Amino acid sequence: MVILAVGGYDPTGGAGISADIKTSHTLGVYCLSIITSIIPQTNKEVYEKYDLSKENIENQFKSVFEEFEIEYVKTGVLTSQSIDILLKYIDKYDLKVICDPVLASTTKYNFVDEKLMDKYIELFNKSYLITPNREEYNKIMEFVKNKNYHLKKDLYILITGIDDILKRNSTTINIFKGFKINKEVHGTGCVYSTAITAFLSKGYKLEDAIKEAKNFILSSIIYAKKTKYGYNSNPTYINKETVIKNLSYAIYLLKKINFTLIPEVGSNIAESLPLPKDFNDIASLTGRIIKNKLGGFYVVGDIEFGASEHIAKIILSASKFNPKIRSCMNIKYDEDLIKTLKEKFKDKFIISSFDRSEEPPNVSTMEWGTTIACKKIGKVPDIIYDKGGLGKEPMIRVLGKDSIDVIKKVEFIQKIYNSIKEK
Ligand SMILES: Cc1ncc(COP(=O)(O)OP(=O)(O)O)c(N)n1
Ligand SMILES: Cc1nc(C(=O)O)sc1CCOP(=O)(O)O
Repeated sequence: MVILAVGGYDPTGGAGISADIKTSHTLGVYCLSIITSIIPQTNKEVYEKYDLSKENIENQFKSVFEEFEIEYVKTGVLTSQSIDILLKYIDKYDLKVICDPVLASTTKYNFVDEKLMDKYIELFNKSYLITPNREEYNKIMEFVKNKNYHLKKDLYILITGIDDILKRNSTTINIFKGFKINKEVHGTGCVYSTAITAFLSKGYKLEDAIKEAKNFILSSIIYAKKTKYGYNSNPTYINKETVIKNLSYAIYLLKKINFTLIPEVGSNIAESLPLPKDFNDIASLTGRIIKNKLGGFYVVGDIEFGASEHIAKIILSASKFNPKIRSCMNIKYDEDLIKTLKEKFKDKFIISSFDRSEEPPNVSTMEWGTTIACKKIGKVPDIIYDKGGLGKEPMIRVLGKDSIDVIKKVEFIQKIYNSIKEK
């Protein structure tokens, strides 16, 4: 699959063509790119907008259309020259254009004046989809009304926000529910519209492309790159395939460890999709990891979504405190081990706990215990333990950003345990 991104260049990589290429590459789609303007900026301000010449933009178009077959084009920051050229190519190659109408930067630098708005309306009427945020949508509709322009009836309009509204011919077709994540990430709009374009190029129907891109953008916000003045988009795609591959490799690694910290109830390891809603967003073994009679262990079952209850509840609770924590594994409790980890490895492991004797009635122990352990220290720890209760085995739970991270922590903990027991 190939798509073409036409937009401005942001040297910090947060928005514009850089964000488009990162997004497309992350989704396995080859991204051609045409630069309209060079826009040095930070997350505090835009320094300038240097528009490339009509001749240079024409040669950029000529090169990519000479070298590739192109069906989908995503646009970011445009200029009059680039719109004029694009309009000719739309007709010549019957292009499907997804136009992200970037009227201004989040840092309030205007990219568009009235003359350019006229051009944008012409482009919208040759586009397949436009993806304005609510503010951009209102400005566009006010401009259209004031100038007595019209938008073609078959133009899809996705008004983006926490929830996104898909409209066509003034009719709402679908609403795509989202989450409010308190993090302003530079380039979010670029990444989202490019992700939609990439999924369309893979053959997804529009509404499925939007749904998939919405999940993708939430991951990209969670894993955004912290900068001095804010956050930059960091396109990250974690889907069911990613989770299953991680768990498979984690279990492969476990089998290379002399793993003996197996509780009587057995162990399980689980990993979730980003922002899991319920058990079905979390994969684990359908069985358990159980001791065998030779001092080793068996891995029982397959890896499936919806297979875990206890570990899944731990992940569901922990991810509310830190959405980057997507995996957990329970291992055997040992008092000397916890003591040693607390005293000698406090720089490596953050440890918290809960006390079953303090558990209120009618709660899920795993949800209540995980929440208590996280609230106690104001974050999600690497290890949550409890000393058990009536008929309840004491337990250590190891948490991490994914199941491979968890297994590496378990391997380290096992080595500490072995060193203690050898003494
Ligand atoms: C070169 C360039 N392209 C696009 C933008 C817009 O990015 P941002 O201001 O972060 O807005 P959203 O992408 O989040 O809508 C830019 N600043 N520079
Ligand atoms: C039985 C049990 N209790 C645990 C605890 O952390 O207290 S972990 C565990 C085993 C894993 O269970 P599942 O496969 O339902 O996730």
